[in-house]
Amino acid sequence: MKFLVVGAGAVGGYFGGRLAENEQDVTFLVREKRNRQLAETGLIIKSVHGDFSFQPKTILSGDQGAYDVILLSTKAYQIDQALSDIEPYVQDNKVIIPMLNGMDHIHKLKERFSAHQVLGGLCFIESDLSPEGFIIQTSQTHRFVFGEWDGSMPERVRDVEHAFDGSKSDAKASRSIVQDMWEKYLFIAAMSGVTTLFRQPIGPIRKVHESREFLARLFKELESVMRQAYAPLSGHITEKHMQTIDQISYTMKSSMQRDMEKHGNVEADHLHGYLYSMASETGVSVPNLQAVYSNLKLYEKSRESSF
Ligand SMILES: NC(=O)C1=CN([C@@H]2O[C@H](COP(=O)(O)OP(=O)(O)OC[C@H]3O[C@@H](n4cnc5c(N)ncnc54)[C@H](OP(=O)(O)O)[C@@H]3O)[C@@H](O)[C@H]2O)C=CC1
Ligand SMILES: CC(C)(CO)C(=O)C(=O)O
Repeated sequence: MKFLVVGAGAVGGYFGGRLAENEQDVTFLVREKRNRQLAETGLIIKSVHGDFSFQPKTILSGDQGAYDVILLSTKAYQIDQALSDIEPYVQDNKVIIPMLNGMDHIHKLKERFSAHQVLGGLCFIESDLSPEGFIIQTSQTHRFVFGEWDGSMPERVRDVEHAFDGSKSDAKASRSIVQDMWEKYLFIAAMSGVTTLFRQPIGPIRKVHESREFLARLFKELESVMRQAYAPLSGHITEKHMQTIDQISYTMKSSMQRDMEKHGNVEADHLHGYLYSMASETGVSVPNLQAVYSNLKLYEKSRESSF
């Protein structure tokens, strides 16, 4: 099975690297700068689960190649270009598995390619790209979940799962990927929302009564928005997510927060803006989401030189 990983960043570099370490046939679709960096240093993973470095196979947009599975791991604000770039590699029976946070990209993928080719996917990992281009993975969880929208388990899904068998990552095919994705979306919208608003890792936020209450209210609010739109969330999901918040490491940050600390672009519209629009459409009152989203929009403005 031949994998094409689109983007060799924090997520794609990690899971693609773990696949390559597991002796799978992996190629990375990258852009010029990352290609030069990888040629110089190789792909270097520094992880609590063990370091790994190797010289990856790479292609640039327009190069020839044929692949069975495309793992899409760009940021949401990079997706339009990425979808154009992968078009030549998406032949009839090929599978695309997105790893991004959120849901909005799924509409784009299904509009662009045949719905049958697009699987659901998500990951739970704390991973960063250092200035030198190293993949730095810092927490115990390194889970990649993917599956068919109808919950079936055909060979193409089992084959992907088998490719990860024995790898240093926790990759699972799911029979409930729609629910899994919405639940992850709920988690990350709240987690990235509070960590960017309060500029703290999760530990201090959950410890201080007021910020903890804010987080719990934000979860409830987002849960209501999603339920109004018939998102298939399990019962007591806010309570379950609050338990996870209490279990994760004190120092854990969201990827959006790390991007903000680097003064980089953030997925504000993709994650929080999308839910904000859903709230407006369904009439759910979202004062806490409004605070989170305003903070992100203000941050985005502050990046403009004219502001
Ligand atoms: N990092 C994390 O801990 C987690 C992230 N996520 C989600 O995963 C997604 C990816 O995030 P993350 O890996 O952190 O982001 P990164 O910025 O680290 O990686 C994205 C990579 O995609 C590359 N890229 C963008 N467009 C293209 C293109 N057209 N062709 C080839 N390469 C391209 C970028 O390369 P270039 O240098 O050329 O721009 C970059 O290396 C996001 O939706 C994020 O929310 C989910 C869970 C955890
Ligand atoms: C939930 C978390 C924090 C880890 O997977 C994440 O998705 C992110 O940082 O983007």
